Amino acid sequence: MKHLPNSLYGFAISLFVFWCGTWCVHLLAICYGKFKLHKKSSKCYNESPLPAVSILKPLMGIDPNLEHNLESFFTMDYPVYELLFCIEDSVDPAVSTVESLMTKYPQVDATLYMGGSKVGVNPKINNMQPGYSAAKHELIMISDSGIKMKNDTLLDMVNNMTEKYALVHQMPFTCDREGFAATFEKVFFGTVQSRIYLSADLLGINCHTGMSCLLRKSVIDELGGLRAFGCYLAEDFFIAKAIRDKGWKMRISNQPAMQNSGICDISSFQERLIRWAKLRVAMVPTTILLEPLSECMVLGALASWSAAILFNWDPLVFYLVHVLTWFLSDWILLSIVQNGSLSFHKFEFVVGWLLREISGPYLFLHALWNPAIRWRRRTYKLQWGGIAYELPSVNINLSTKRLLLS
Ligand SMILES: CCCCCCCC/C=C\CCCCCCCC(=O)N[C@@H](CO)[C@H](O)/C=C/CCCCCCCCCCCCC
Ligand SMILES: O=c1ccn([C@@H]2O[C@H](COP(=O)(O)OP(=O)(O)O[C@H]3OC[C@@H](O)[C@H](O)[C@H]3O)[C@@H](O)[C@H]2O)c(=O)[nH]1
Repeated sequence: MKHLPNSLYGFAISLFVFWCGTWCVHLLAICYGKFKLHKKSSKCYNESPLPAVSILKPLMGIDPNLEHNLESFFTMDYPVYELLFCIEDSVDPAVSTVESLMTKYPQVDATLYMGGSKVGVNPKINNMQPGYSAAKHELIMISDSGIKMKNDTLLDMVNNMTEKYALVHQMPFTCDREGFAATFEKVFFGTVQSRIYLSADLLGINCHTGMSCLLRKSVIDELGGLRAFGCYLAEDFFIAKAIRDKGWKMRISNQPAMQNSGICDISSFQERLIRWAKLRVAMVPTTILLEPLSECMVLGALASWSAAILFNWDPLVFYLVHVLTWFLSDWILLSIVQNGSLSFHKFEFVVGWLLREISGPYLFLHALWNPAIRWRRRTYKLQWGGIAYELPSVNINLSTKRLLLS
């Protein structure tokens, strides 16, 4: 140890400190998850009138669960809300799904907006713009197509929107679905994603993923409306940033967002993770270093090396204990986020967890390698900072277009 150059010794110390910091993140996430998640929403309607909410549902294409998921918005236990369905393309098969639900529940205030409005590059913002302009209420909820609501999800979000808050978002999670791909998604959202999301929320770091969020319309209007974020693909991150820059607070709600898309396969999920990684790299370049470094397998190897240098500990034993403890800590966190029995066997968790941990660094490298971003039927590139521009797409005929929509 005496003969080591100072710089290498310093590097080993920094790695070891980072490793300790990562365990603090594990601990924070578990404690905060236990404290915050799944608390019952108890506000009684008679106490004070609940504010009305305009719910924006940007839709594109259908999947086997879409009707069931959308129906959960018609049957919520909440006094006053309106549903604003936004569909860009009038030949989209989602149109008939929405229309049949509107016929089935005539008592629910629901409107369908078609055609979108090109206010920027972000197709989700363009799609939602007509609905946003028509929204009647001060509280706006943006909810992606794959989200399923519980009876009291909206109540829970509204309860979290207290005086100083202008953004309440749901931590992404998944419904119980059949198959290994569903297990893999649940393992991802319930472990690595929950760990970062919970600790970021606790420490006041912007980690907003906009699949289900509640906003104050007056604040968004003051910032220039949704259209002001149309130049970004990651509108969620920039909406949260702008809200905080104005002095407002944001936080997660007690219930996680229950994603329940009927399309569930490993390769399209990994494509989605790669797309998200590309967004993060462009918006927060420090993640280029932080993300691979905070992966279990990578960090374990580096920390074993530094422990061997600093304390002369056996690197193999250190590595195995590190991986095993990480695994157990992830299991505990997943159980907290799930809040009930898991829909898969423990062995499936082991396989899903290993696949996630091994594929994580590879997917990240993949994202760095090819910066073009494919989102549904369009392709984009990002400038450093996050401003997006669309790449010209190849001409596709109508039948291919239908295929992409379905
Ligand atoms: C000492 C330990 C340090 C731990 C460092 C952790 C490094 C960060 C690793 C992974 C980041 C994962 C971010 C998870 C959520 C992202 C999902 C997502 O990409 N959503 C996008 C699409 O909807 C969205 O536009 C992005 C939103 C947020 C991006 C935030 C990036 C910065 C994250 C840094 C968080 C550090 C938290 C550390 C907690 C102590
Ligand atoms: O071209 C599009 C693409 C997507 N959308 C809508 O946008 C929502 C999210 O789309 P996807 O499910 O494909 O994408 P993700 O789940 O990855 O989105 C997530 O990451 C990117 C962020 O900008 C989003 O806010 C976040 O929800 C859906 O409701 C979808 O219907 C459009 O309206 N038009």
